[in-house]
Amino acid sequence: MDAHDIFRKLTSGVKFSKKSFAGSKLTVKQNFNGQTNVVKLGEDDEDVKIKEEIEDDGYPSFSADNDEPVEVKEEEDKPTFNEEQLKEKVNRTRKQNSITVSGKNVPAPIESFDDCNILPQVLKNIVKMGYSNPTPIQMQAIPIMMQGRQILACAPTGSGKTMAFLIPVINSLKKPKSDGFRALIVCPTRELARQIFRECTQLTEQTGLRTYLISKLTQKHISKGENISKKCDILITTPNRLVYILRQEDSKMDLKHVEWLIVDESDKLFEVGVRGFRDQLGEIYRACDSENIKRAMFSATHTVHVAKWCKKHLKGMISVGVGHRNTAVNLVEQKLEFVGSEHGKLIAVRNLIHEGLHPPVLVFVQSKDRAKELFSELLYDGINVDIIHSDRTQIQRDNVVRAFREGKIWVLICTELMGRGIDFKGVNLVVNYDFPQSAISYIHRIGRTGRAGRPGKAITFFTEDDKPALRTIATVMRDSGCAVPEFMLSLKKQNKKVKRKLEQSAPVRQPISTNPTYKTNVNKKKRKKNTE
Ligand SMILES: Nc1ncnc2c1ncn2[C@@H]1O[C@H](COP(=O)(O)OP(=O)(O)OP(=O)(O)O)[C@@H](O)[C@H]1O
Repeated sequence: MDAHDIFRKLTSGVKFSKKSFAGSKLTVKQNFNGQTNVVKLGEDDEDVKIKEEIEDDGYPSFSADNDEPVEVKEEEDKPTFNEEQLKEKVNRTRKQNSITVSGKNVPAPIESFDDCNILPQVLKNIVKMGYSNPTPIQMQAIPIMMQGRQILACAPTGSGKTMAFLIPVINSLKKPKSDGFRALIVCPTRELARQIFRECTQLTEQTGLRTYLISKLTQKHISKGENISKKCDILITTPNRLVYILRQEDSKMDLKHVEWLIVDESDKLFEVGVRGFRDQLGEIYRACDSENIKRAMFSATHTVHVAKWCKKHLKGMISVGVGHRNTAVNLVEQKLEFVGSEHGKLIAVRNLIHEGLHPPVLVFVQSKDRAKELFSELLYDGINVDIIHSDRTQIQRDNVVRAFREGKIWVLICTELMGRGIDFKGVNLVVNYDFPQSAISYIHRIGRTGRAGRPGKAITFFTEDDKPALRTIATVMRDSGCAVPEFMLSLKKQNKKVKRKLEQSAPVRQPISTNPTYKTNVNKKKRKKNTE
C-alpha cells in the first residue's frame, strides 16, 4: 500500500465534495461531523445525563473517547486483517469521524459507498446526485440498516441524515411490488416531507420504485377511495395528514406491509401537546403492524424520552451518535447581540441590511403575527423579502420556498415551521430576531446554515427580558467552539419550571413596529398559540 492509499483510507468519508452546490466557489474539505474543539458540558448538565442514560444500556459501547491514539501504520502485504486489527481499524475510523455506537454486534462503518452491496442503480444515482463519499452518519447508519437492524441516530444538522436512511431503505426494497407501501417516512412539516420526496425520487431513478407524497391534493384522492397503497412502495408524509386519512371511514390506506418506519426529527415527533405529534405517531405506529417491521429514528437533537422509549421498544436497537450530543454545528460562527428593547431589534436588523447583507438570509421570529409585523416593516427597505408560516396556503408556501431556493427572495422571515430539516443550499446568515425558546430550537434554527461542510453565520438578538434563558444558549455556543463572554456562562441557571413553560409558550413581546408606542389588541392567548 503506497502513501496515497494510506491517505485515502484515513480520509475516506471525511472529505466533502458535492458538485451540485451551485453558486459557491468554495472548495470545502471539512469533516462532516463538524464537532471538533468541543468543550464538554458541566457535570450537572442535562445533556450529560442524557448521554449517560443512553450509554448505560448494558450493551458494549465503542466510544471514541476510549480509543487509543490514532496510529498510521504501513500495511504489510497481508491480504486480510486479523480480528484484533480489524477492531482497531473500526475504532480508529469511528474516532476519526466522531462516531459513537452502542448496541450488540454493531457492523463496521463503511468508508465508501462501494463497501456495502448497494444496488448498482442506486450507486449510480448516488454518484449522479454528486455524493462521492459517505458522511460519518452515513458511514455508520447505512451498514446498520442494511443488516435490517433498528436504529436511533443522532447527528448534527446538515450532516446528511436523509441519505443515511434513504439509501438502506431503498436498497432493502430492491424492486417495485404491488403489496402496498413497504416503507413509511414521517416528518414534522410538509416542506420537509416534500424535500425528502425530492431526494427519494432522485435516488430511486430507474429502479422502478415508486414514492408517494401525501399533500392536501393527494389526500383528497385517497379520501375518495383511491387505493394508492397498492401502486406505490414508499410513502412520505407528515403525521397529521396520514392520521387524517387513517381515521376516514372505509380508509383504503394500508400500512400492513410496511417493513421500514422512519421517524425523521424523532424528538419533535415525540413531543406531546399541540406542538408535538406523540398521539398521531402512536396511531401510525399501531397501523404499521407487520411482524417484520423495523423502525429508525433520526434527529440532530436527542432527548432522554426518545432514547428511553427506543431502548424499551426497539428490539436489538443500535444507538449511533456523531459528535457531541445536543451541540450546534461548529461551522457556524455564532454571535449574541444585546439590542436593549424590542424596538432595538428593528434598528439592529436595519443596521444589518445597511451594512450589506449577504443573501440568502433566514430571520426567525416566534409567531405568525410577528412574522407579518416584521414583514410589513421590511417590505420597503429595498430588499427582496417574503414570509412563510402555517397560515399561508400550500401554493403560497411552495412558491416562497421555490423563490428562496432560486435566489429570488433574499430574506425569508419565518417561524419555527422552517426550523427543522429544511435544506436551503448556501444560507449565509440566520438571524434569531426573537430569542429561541429552547436550546433544541436554537440548534435546529442555526443549523439552517453551516450545512454540508459549508460555513455560515448566526446572530441572536436578546433583550433584558431574554436574560433568564441566555445562559442556556451561551452554553450551546461555547460547546460548539464559539467565544462567549464569561458573565453569560455564570448567569443564574434557569429554573426548570420556567424553562419548561418557556418551551411550551413564547413570551409576550411588544409588537414589531417602527413606532415604539404602537400597541395592538392581540390578546396574549392568541399570541401564544400562533407559533408556526
Ligand atoms: N455524502 C454526501 N456528500 C456530500 N453532500 C451530502 C452527502 N449526503 C448529503 N449531502 C448533502 O448535505 C446536505 C444536508 O443533508 P440533510 O438535509 O440530509 O441533512 P440533515 O442531517 O438531515 O440535517 P437536519 O438535521 O438539519 O435535518 C444536503 O444538501 C445534502 O444534499
